Amino acid sequence: MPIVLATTEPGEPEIFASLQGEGPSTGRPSVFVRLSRCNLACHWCDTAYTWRFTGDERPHRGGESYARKANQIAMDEREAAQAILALVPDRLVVTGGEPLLQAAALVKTLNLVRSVQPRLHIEVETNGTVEAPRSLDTLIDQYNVSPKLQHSGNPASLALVPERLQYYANDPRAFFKFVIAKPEDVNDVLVLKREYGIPAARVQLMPEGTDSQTLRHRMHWLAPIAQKYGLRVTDRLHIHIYGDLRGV
Ligand SMILES: Nc1nc2[nH]cc(C(=O)O)c2c(=O)[nH]1
Ligand code: SF4
Ligand SMILES: [Mg+2]
Repeated sequence: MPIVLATTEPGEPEIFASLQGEGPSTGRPSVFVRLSRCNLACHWCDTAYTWRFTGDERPHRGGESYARKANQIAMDEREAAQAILALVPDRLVVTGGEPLLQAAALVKTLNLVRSVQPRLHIEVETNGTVEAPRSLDTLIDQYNVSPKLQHSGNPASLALVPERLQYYANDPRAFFKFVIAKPEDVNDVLVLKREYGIPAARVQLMPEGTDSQTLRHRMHWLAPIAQKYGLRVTDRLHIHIYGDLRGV
């Protein structure tokens, strides 16, 4: 079964070297691989080209839809592993879309990469709704879990899966990264934190925004809220450095 990746331009898989821009590993040089497809539809999603294909009418901020052919590329796992290895990763960030939707292909790809780079650190960016089978779970060093709150526009019945949230709350490999667009969004975080017993040291609040000015403006009110509740913040370093582009 091939692995389906997003593209930076038609026919070019989104595999790139950059600095981890978000979460607890911010600032670390890493290789990124972006998988196509998602099971949610956040109205402010910054990677709608991974899921909002022509004919998908679910509401999205930009209203833009994307031709599947130009925005997806199916690769043999060996070919994908080669492309990743060409960038000589010691840290790999697997993102999407929702990468855990392609568990079987991901297991194959990651095992191939690890067979050449045995000390590879593997982080997965996930929306926290999809269970990774054991064969995949055991390959992962760090989960960056970003559960989607009410303001994402997804029904809670799809976005918040209690059994998954409890699993990550109990797993020291999992860090929670909540996207915050307005101060009231933090109330949803506090409810989830209490309900699942998520340790404060594994909770980060991240401003929603795809330009430096918005991030900076929102960080101004977000930082004192985080301080008040003893939570952490994370910025989006790659946006400040490069802007909202693919492949960075
Ligand atoms: N540099 C960089 N860091 C990131 N951390 C999470 C990303 C994502 O899109 O999931 C991302 C991304 O797209 N670029
Ligand atoms: S879960 Fe992530 S990739 Fe999926 S729609 Fe939401 S922001 Fe986009
Ligand atoms: Mg991103």
